[in-house]
Amino acid sequence: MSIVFLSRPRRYASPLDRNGGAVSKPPSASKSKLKQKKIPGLRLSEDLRISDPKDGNTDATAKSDAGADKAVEKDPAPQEAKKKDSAPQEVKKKDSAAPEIKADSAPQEAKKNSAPKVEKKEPKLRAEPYFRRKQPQPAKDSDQQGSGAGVADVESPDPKTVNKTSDRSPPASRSGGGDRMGATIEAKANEPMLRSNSGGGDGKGPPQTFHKRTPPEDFQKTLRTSLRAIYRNLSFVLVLTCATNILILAIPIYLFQISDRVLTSRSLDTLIMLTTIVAGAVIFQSAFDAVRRFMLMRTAVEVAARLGAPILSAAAHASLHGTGREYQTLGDLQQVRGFLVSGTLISFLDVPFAPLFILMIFLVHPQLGTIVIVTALVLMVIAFVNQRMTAKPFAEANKAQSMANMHLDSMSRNSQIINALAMIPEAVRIWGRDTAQSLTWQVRAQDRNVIFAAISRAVRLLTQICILGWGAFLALQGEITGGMVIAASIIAGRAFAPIEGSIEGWNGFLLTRAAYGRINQLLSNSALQFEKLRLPRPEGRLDVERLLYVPGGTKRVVLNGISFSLNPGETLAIIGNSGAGKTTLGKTLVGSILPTSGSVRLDLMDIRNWDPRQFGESIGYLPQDVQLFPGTIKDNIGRMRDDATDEQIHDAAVLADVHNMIATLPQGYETVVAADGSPLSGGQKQRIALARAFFGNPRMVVLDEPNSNLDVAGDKALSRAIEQAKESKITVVVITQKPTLLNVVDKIMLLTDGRVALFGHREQVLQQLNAPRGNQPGIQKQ
Ligand SMILES: Nc1ncnc2c1ncn2[C@@H]1O[C@H](COP(=O)(O)OP(=O)(O)OP(=O)(O)O)[C@@H](O)[C@H]1O
Repeated sequence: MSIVFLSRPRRYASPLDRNGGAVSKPPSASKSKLKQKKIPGLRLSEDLRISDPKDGNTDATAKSDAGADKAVEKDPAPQEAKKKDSAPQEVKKKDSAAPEIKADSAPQEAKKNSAPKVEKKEPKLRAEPYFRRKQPQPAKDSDQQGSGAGVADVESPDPKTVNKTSDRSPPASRSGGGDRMGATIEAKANEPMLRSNSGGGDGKGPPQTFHKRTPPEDFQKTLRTSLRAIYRNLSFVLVLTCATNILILAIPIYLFQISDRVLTSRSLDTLIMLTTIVAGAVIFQSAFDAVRRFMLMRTAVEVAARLGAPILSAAAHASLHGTGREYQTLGDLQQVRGFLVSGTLISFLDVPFAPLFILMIFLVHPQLGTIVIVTALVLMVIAFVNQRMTAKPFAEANKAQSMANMHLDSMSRNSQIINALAMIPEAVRIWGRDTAQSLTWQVRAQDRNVIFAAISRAVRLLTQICILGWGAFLALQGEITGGMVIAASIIAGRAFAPIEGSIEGWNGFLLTRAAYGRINQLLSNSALQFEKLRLPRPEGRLDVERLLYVPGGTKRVVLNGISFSLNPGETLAIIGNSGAGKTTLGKTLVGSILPTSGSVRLDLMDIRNWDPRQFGESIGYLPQDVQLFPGTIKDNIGRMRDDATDEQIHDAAVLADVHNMIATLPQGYETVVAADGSPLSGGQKQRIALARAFFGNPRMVVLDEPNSNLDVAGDKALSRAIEQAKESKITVVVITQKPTLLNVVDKIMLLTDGRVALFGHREQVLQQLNAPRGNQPGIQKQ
């Protein structure tokens, strides 16, 4: 049996983005292609290396592209040229303009003719981002996309798209209707910001041509499917259980027949026939029993494989607004899985056949049947009392155990601090306290459980003795035969076994039921499951309206009526004293906390209504407390995505101005970062995280104190990165306590006690801040 963990389906900006519309390519193929690309490490072609913004050498670019040459020549300032080097918009425009297409403003016909040439030059496309940066694309190109044949081939901003489209589409089809339409949509969906007008909803932005519904994240459906799989398998197991329980009667019937028929008739033939039949029955019974256990084991594995990924996704999402215990729902899945393979479930399945056995004893003699029924009732009472007596201690044991696990988790994350401050005894004591408490409750619960299990076992054995004794008495009275007595005793034992097994496993059943309840609750309540409209790529317009944030369970107003707007490409610095609410505001902007009231809108759409995956891909976030994932630097910059291309990773590093820093590391982009961030320094970690924020050409980036660990050089690199982002029309919000960044932003907001004290253009706010009682026009005061 092959086990496949069903992860959330990867969503691209649109299937059209990657596949070129109607001409689709199996994802596996594209993935393997990407893998191939990544194996040797981050590959920079000669062109890429030459045109690194730091070395300022544009020769290679000039050799490769006359159009780019012109752009460089026209460029008055070398610094400007460097900036353009890193601008993702122009990367994309150039990407679409293959080397053969020298005049961007050439008529559409020229572009049609050039489409086949793109295919010929395909190997060069990896190097094209740099050419593109040298050659700004006139805005009218984008306006022509809708009518131009093969427009996506020459204008698609995504190098991969160009590659793939040209890979798969013959020239004729690329200039034809259906494909062209798909390609045009693709180009528009990914169209970079060329105009700095306002957001998509005001009619001034580029035409937004499609709305595409993505399949919903229906976790409940996954749960239902898993339940159906369980029920389907269990119904088959039930059939096998039925056969097993019937075949199990073979032995008592055999004993009865031998004692009452063979021994009296002295018939050897009967003995051989009976023995053969019962041997066959026993073999079949054993085989059926084994098959049902196999099936239960596979059912458990299937459930774990089906639900693992949805539970982890839902837990990760819910943990934002929860207690952090949501991840323990994965432990609940283990509980459910364990129960499915436990003997308790087998006992539960066997219990319905107990009445059949009791009926057979009744048929032997009603008095023996009555003894068995009374015993079964006594066993049920014992089970009920046992459950009542052990429920609380087991619950307390689990609670303490999960606390101990939390401490353990925290210890593993803070191992450096614990070692440095010699806190190991304290950490062990705290963990030990909870563990000891859990063990104490467990011992208490298990003591009671063992006592009740012993009582029920004694009752069962006594009942069997009782049946033998009373049966012998009835035999003496001549009411039944000796064979019947032995058969009744064996059947009684079979009837009690599942009842006893159920009693012993009752607590496990309760725990499993509670665990399933938590899984059900998590998956049912997960916001991820609701269908979201997949919107066109945002431009980066940000509108914040009357934002109020009062953390749950407190009355403290952390953010109070904050409103402001930023146009695409504008940069804002949020300043203020410690505790003013800057970080909280940054978190609300990226949706990692939800405001109590008010709204944050990206391109006029409330961020709660964005498809979470699309929103995440459209923004970048550098938190105050930088954490990197265990993996290489390129994995971290590429947000751990399998489909992150080398170009995207390199572009992000260049945009964040960290490429040169990475180049100084012995393993460069392949440097492996541990969970604690080593071997990187604090500042290096921060700069890698900055590149991660800029990965994928986001439209809005929030940087929370991005220079808190940076030296002067790092500070300058950060300022350059923000300027490059501004040129790329990326809306940047930077939270800072240092004045150095204020020189590169457009606007400044001063937060005081969760309120906007000042908001306006940089010079005006700076004047206001410097003037003791200034009251400059244009500054918003709240
Ligand atoms: N979940 C929460 N529960 C209670 N109080 C909170 C919560 N989140 C934030 N606060 C409070 O809100 C205030 C603002 O916190 P925030 O982290 O946004 O400040 P800041 O301006 O970023 O400060 P700093 O510059 O020191 O990082 C703080 O007083 C903090 O205690």
